[in-house]
Amino acid sequence: MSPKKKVLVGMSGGVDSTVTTLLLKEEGYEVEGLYMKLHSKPGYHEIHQARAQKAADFVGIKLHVLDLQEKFNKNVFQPFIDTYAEGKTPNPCALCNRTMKFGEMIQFADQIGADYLATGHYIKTDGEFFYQAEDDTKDQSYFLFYVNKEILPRLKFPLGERKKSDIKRLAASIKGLESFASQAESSEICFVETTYTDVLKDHVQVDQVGEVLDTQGNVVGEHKGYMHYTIGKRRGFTVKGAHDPHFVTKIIPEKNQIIVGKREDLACNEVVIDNLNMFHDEKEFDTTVKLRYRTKAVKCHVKIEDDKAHIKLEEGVFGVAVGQAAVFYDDDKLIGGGWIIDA
Ligand SMILES: Nc1ncnc2c1ncn2[C@@H]1O[C@H](COP(=O)(O)OP(=O)(O)OP(=O)(O)O)[C@@H](O)[C@H]1O
Repeated sequence: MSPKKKVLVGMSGGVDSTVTTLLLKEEGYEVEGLYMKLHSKPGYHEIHQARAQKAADFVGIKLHVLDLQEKFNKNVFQPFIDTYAEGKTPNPCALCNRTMKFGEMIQFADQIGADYLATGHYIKTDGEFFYQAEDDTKDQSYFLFYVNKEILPRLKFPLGERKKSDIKRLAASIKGLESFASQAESSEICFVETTYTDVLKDHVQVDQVGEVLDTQGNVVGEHKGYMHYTIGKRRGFTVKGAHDPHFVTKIIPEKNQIIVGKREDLACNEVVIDNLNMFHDEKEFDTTVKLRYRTKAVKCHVKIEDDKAHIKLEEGVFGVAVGQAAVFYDDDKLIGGGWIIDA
């Protein structure tokens, strides 16, 4: 009989990675777990590492622990702060997936001689491409567009074909795992407990009152500090004598100014992205693109030149923010993406 294939599972202490571990063990793999200490939120790791250990003990596998707080700070957290300070909107999860979850973790998989790396992400892969998850309310493919494509043949996502509600139900039905089923869902950005500005406040001057301009450049009001705003935001600033809602259309960090306009001023028809991560080699193609998480993909024409992709959208899209990811999909197949530098 050939020796069992070994899988390393990223274990966060949550229900998804716990069930992932269980499913792989049941499939007959030799499974080991890894808990990574990523951010430095006080008190966080004590709780989550203990939960990951409880899960590993239940399943009967070894749990490794790595302290990667310095690397996380350099690769994910500091860029998050810098991007807001530059008046842009960051996507820390996509950076974390490339550098930490599918960067550091695959290196660790090599160290322990694991054939595969698995996580509890809701996404599918055939080893060549990523595909949207079966459960479209949980699909996380948008955040994995920047993962190095060379490692795809070594990735396993047992939850990609399943529904979150079934995963919870399964955990709830297993004696010893009930508490995992009833844990609160983790927040969208793991190191943001309340608001992102609360996190920024410890590192940069967020609350600096500044001018609100209209699209002609006239000063029309006041705001609380440009980092409080993302493109498309419509509250938290004043516009003298305004009757209609106004939306942030541009952020000018060097002058601490924001420009506001009507909804139609927000419409964006062309986007430029750089730092591409493409899963096919075509340089010009028609496809669809998602310009932020939880929005529908819109039809577009793409031309890649000088390591940048120029995207012409078939319909105007509202609230496109520099710093966010643009991710291309052919139906449910993710074919690549990049980072928005102009919109
Ligand atoms: N600190 C960590 N150490 C190791 N792996 C992790 C860690 N955080 C997340 N992962 C892996 O990445 C997957 C997706 O992470 P995400 O933060 O989206 O988790 P989630 O949806 O809350 O899942 P879970 O229920 O497993 O916590 C997890 O299921 C897990 O496999």
